[in-house]
Formats: sequence, C-alpha cells, structure tokens
Amino acid sequence: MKIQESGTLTGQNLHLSFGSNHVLRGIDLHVDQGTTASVIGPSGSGKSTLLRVLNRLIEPDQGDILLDGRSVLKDNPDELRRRIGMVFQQFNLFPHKTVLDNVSLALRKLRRMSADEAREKALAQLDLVGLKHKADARPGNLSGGQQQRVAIARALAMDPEVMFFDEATSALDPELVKGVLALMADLAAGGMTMVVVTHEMGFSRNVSDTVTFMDGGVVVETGPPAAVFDDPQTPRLKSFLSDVL
Ligand SMILES: Nc1ncnc2c1ncn2[C@@H]1O[C@H](COP(=O)(O)OP(=O)(O)OP(=O)(O)O)[C@@H](O)[C@H]1O
Repeated sequence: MKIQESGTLTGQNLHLSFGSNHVLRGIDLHVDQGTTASVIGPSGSGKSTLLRVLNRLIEPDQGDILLDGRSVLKDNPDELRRRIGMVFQQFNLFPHKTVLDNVSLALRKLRRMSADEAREKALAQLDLVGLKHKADARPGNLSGGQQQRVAIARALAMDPEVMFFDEATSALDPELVKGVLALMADLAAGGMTMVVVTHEMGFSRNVSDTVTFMDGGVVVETGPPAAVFDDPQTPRLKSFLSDVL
C-alpha cells in the first residue's frame, strides 16, 4: 500500500437537509493524516450522510470541507472523490466482471493505465487483501467477506489519501466480519487515514485514534476511545453505550 503524505481532512459546521429533515446540524469532524476516526451513533443520526457530504456525493447546504487545510468546495467534486476511497456496506462490485476487472477498471478508465499496468497493480492490491488467487472469479462466487475485501482492494488501487468505510461489515455474516475488520485494522496500523462509520464498538475502541458520537445530526461527544467509552459525559452517550455494549 502506498501511504500518502497528505490527507488531513476537516469538516467544518456542515449542514444538510433533505426537504424539511435537517439531517446534519453543524457537524465538525477533524481527521489528522495517518489516523483513524470512527463515527458511532444510533440509526438515523446522520453518520452515512456525513460521509457522503464529506466526499461531496451530496453537497452541504452550509459549512466547509478542507483537505490539508485547503477548502475543496470550489474544486471539481470528482477531484475530491479521486482523493478519497469509499467502501460501502453493499460492496457495489460489478457482478458480471471478474474480480481482477473490478479492481483494474478504474485504473484503466480514470487513471489511463495500460491494460498490463492496471492488471499488475490490481493483482498486487488483491495480493494485499489475500485474494490474488480469486482474480478470475466472479464476485457472486465469493463470500461476502471476500467481496468486501475486493471492494477495499479496488478503492486502495486508486492510491487514495483518505479511506471512508460506511458500515463495511454490517451486511456480512458474523463469521466473516472478523476478516474484514482485521484488514481495516492493518490499514490503520499501516498509516492510512480513515473515517469509519461503524456499529462495531470493539473496532472503534481498539483501532480508532478518535471516536465521534453523533445523535440527531449533531456531534454530542468526541475524543480518544478511552474518554468516549470509559468516561462518557452526556446522558445521550451513556444511554447509547448501555444499549450497544
Ligand atoms: N437520500 C436521502 N433522501 C432523503 N432522506 C435521507 C436520504 N438519506 C438519508 N436520509 C435521512 O437522513 C437521516 C440520516 O440518515 P443516515 O443514513 O445518514 O443515518 P445513519 O446514522 O447512517 O443511520 P444507520 O446507522 O441506520 O445507517 C435519516 O432520517 C434518513 O431517513
């Protein structure tokens, strides 16, 4: 994996409404380059929406997004999405293409690599996630955990500065969750900058540098895992933790 020397990401006072539903109500989130921020909170609190706003799949109504201290809102949104890799709950692989083609396609189309170059890079990336031997398989013949590791390889192949994970293990059978979380932990330990929306409290506590607890579209508490999990300050976080731990 190529570790980037840039990738400090900041969301400032982000607001977003869907019609009359004010989903993000002034969110601040800061992730230093080389660190992992996890975002936790009850269903509907706005976690996924925050990720989509931070990579400009949805434009914020208000607020700013900075990469390495520079606002990116006036840039072409494709430029930001090129710099941020995204892994979704539902892998989003092309079912009719091989695993290798799934990983190499964007390298050829967006990075204009030759077929040989893209193949080489895709195989190296698949090797990193332990799936080089599945290069010629179709996604449907892989387990959910393997498919998610292919999706991670596909995102990493683009050399992103930051990786976003949106409940990457929520669709997996319990026995497959561990392998994907272990891969994510390896990436974090290797210095990747990551924002991880997760219901996996063990991962959040053990792997993150910071934990942000959202509820009702606001950040209720944020801090290092020990503070958030062992010394919650607000009734809302106390109640959430007593429900999920
Ligand atoms: N595309 C959309 N159009 C309209 N409303 C939306 C859209 N996406 C999300 N919402 C609404 O925004 C709110 C926040 O949803 P979001 O998916 O961000 O929450 P979440 O914290 O990620 O929840 P979960 O943990 O269940 O995934 C919800 O009320 C949801 O119904």
